Amino acid sequence: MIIDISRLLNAHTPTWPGDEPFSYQLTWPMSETGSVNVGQFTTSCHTATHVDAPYHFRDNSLTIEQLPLDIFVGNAMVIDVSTKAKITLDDVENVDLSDVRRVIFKTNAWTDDEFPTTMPLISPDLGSFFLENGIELMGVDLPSVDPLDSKTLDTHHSLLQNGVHILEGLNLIDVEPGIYKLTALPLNIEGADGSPVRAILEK
Ligand SMILES: N[C@@H](CC(=O)c1ccccc1NC=O)C(=O)O
Repeated sequence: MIIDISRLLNAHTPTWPGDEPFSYQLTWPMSETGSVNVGQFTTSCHTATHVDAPYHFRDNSLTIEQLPLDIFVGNAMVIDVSTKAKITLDDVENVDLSDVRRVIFKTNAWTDDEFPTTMPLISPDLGSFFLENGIELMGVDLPSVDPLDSKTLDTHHSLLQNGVHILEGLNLIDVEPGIYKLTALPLNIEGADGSPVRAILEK
């Protein structure tokens, strides 16, 4: 069974404050072409469900098309942290991660159609724990892995230093904790700082 864990992209999709909203236009309708509808869309790379490339928060680092695809396909552990104000080592230390290379936190802090104003903190300490435990991707149902007003982006940098890639803006409402196969492939956009993904889980 496939569970779609991506957020819908349309003109109402919440965007990072001040960033370009998503828009789709039918620019070449069938009434004009006689044979096809052709559209175009405009989006920030960080709208809804997306992967951050290291270049998003560090100059002279990897852009989205340079990331290895095997990071974004394979077993992931979904961990329910929905009651927590802070996500720390306590939330992962006693979880058996031996069969997964990816961890997804279900916070439930972004369940409506507004951009969230409060989010749980994610401890930067998780980076080194993930490296020691073979975890190469962290996913969240939040627009960022750092506080929205963070200038230092400590958790982004800690994850990067420890080789952990970042998947954000998931919709985990219908997902029970446990192990799934994740697929969340970024688009092959040359030089980009991130990319929207269609993210799915399979049991
Ligand atoms: N770091 C955030 C995104 C972010 O900071 C951001 C996204 C879009 C427009 C502006 C942003 N940040 C600061 O201006 C992320 O993890 O995707």
